[in-house]
Amino acid sequence: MQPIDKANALTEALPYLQAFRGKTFLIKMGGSAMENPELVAKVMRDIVFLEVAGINPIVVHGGGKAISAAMEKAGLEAKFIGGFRVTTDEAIDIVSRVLSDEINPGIVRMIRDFGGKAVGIPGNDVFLGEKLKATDAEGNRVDLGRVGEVVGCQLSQMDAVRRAEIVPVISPLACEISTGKSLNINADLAAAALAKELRVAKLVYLSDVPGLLADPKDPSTLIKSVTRSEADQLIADGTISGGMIPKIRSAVDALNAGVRKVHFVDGRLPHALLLEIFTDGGIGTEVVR
Ligand SMILES: Nc1ncnc2c1ncn2[C@@H]1O[C@H](COP(=O)(O)OP(=O)(O)O)[C@@H](O)[C@H]1O
Ligand SMILES: CC(=O)N[C@@H](CCC(=O)OP(=O)(O)O)C(=O)O
Repeated sequence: MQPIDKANALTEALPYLQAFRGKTFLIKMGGSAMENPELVAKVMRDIVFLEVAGINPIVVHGGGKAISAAMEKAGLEAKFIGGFRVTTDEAIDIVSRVLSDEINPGIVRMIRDFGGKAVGIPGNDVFLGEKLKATDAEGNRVDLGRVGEVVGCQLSQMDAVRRAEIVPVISPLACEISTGKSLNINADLAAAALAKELRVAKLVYLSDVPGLLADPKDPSTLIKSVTRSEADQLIADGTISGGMIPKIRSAVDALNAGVRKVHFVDGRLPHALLLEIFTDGGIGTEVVR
């Protein structure tokens, strides 16, 4: 790369830097993109870059794969219904431990290692939840155990952190209103709930695929841009399945509530976040109104 190319890359970013200064971006870091700590560290360095560029990043993380591994180690079977983990009383202790003691502090440490300021906030201090009323494919009620949905957000602790220009790093747990106990929340839904509450400028989902794919088995079939109605159609025709369903549903939900734009980006690709935000072409999928 010639020095002039480096300068060109910086000037291409200029209008985006101008437009996004002072805006809040919610970044959901999926567990599927967190298997390699070196790649996670690269994402965290990009988040420090955003912070230095005057953007206010908030991180909500998942950890599905690490939770499943910890459950297996404890002799418990990881079971999902409709994309949600069946979470028994035994399992919620493992979910809480993995999220609060391993993944959350790990992300905070990485941001700090790059000179950024971050603080971990347990989701229970931010999200108020109720047990999720779930149904199976036949429409019968199923008991998912300690799985919740977000019905409100408590922002005081997070606002204090944000006022101090520190990046909040939040786990996908909620405090059950009726009991005060922990509920396990799908991290995509937790991220969207907070993005809606804060009306953020961008909600970015980092996962283990290049973006939304027309053929989920073929990474070259990236859909660069999709509208809300096209997304509904892709769910109906089966193009979108599994873990992509809560992502796209919550993306549409967030757009409906006033979030400007939602992005799906490959969290394993170095600098995917910066390329999506600061270049004209972008790199993943954008979901627009
Ligand atoms: N149309 C699609 N495009 C991209 N990914 C899809 C699609 N349909 C299903 N998926 C699946 O969704 C997965 C991402 O969801 P998930 O595993 O829950 O990730 P995360 O941990 O990031 O939330 C991908 O690995 C892929 O297998
Ligand atoms: C209820 C429910 O399913 N909760 C999720 C929370 C973590 C999560 O969503 O992690 P990813 O973003 O990596 O998928 C779980 O237990 O796996």
